[in-house]
Amino acid sequence: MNRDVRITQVRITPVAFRDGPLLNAAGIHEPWALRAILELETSDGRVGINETYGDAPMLAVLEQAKAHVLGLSPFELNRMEERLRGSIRREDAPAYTLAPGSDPSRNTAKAISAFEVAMLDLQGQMVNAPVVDLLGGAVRSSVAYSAYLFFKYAEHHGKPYEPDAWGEGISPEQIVAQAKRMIGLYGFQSIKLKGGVFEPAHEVACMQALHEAFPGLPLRLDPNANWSLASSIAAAPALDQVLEYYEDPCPGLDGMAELKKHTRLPLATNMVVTSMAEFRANVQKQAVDVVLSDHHYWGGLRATQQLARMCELWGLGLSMHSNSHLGISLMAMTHVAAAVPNLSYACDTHYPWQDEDIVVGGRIAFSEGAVRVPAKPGLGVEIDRNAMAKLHDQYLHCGIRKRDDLAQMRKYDPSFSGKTPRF
Ligand SMILES: O=C([O-])[C@@H](O)[C@@H](O)[C@H](O)[C@@H](O)C(=O)[O-]
Ligand SMILES: [Mg+2]
Repeated sequence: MNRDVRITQVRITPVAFRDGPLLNAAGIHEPWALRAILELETSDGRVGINETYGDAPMLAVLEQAKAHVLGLSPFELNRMEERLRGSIRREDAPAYTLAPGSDPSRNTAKAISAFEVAMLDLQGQMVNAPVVDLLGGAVRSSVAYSAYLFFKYAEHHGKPYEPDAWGEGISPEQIVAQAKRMIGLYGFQSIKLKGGVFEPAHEVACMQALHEAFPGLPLRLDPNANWSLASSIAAAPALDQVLEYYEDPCPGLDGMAELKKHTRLPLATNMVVTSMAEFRANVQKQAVDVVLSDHHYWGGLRATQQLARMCELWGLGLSMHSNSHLGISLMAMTHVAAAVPNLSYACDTHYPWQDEDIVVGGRIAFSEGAVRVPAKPGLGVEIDRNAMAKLHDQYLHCGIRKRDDLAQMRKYDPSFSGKTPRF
């Protein structure tokens, strides 16, 4: 193997893909979701790839990072981290706050993650090994994901394209029908409902309907901190026999710590433990039991492994968070999830809501709700150039540069306040 290989070019291509009219605590998804596709070219003609956030502030961060990565060997991950830690500026406050993916305080971690995964893809190609082997090897041959349900409208405001096949998802019956369709298509063996949209009583009724329709299947509810502490405490007894974990019902670590005193349910989060500083605070306050990892903002695949060790050390459970994403991210999630022994829950993924992708073959396949860990070198996926050009063209024309679920919701309901917690 030639140890003198260097990164000679960095390409960043923003793409936009159709996304459903999915409701959440902030408002509603816009018709187009954004991602950035990263390509690192080497002196020996290889191309390492990755996918990350594609909003304008993140594109600016990636542009800043570029110069610091050029000239590195794909094996110099620590040097890359050191350089990026010393060079990424903070950006404006985010417009979208449900997840730290858009929080400027995570910019360095997000940039490190973006380049780390593409460099690992290159390493894998060079040593002829899948990324999971570079992380110590697989402890499972496939990675289980959960059916990620959303309350939703039947179509987008202004109908920018034909409505999707999922239909409306508001009533308990419609939510059960959505779960049946998703499980029928993908075989998932656990279910998550994105809540924080309607009165807690309605969301609890939906969970109970799911519990009756799928006896024995692990269920989760995630109101994204849109319930007050009092509402979260009041809803807990009805959810006691139904949920495997209660994800971010109320705001703040102190809120979650107080809630913990009133419920037997394990509490989970991707909102209040998003960095090692918050991890330490959580250990002190004994608030949250399960941390949802996400390599995109935790600083990469190796940082996710470190987080897993910390969870093991402190007796915390580990699960995995997701935003709207394409197949390259799904493969990166699958490699790291396969390398983490204590990943004790099925991972979240928005992938079933995406009907477009840029990977060769069109779609990543699920079997019984799980993705097989690829044995091919690197990430094990390649870019379909025509598909990427189409999604880049959609980016150029979609008019969205920063996710704004609140503004989108105001198109349906101009009086929508967006104030949280709303219930
Ligand atoms: O995309 C959404 O609507 C989700 O609410 C997402 O933004 C959250 O970050 C996420 O899925 C979560 O688990 O909190
Ligand atoms: Mg969540």
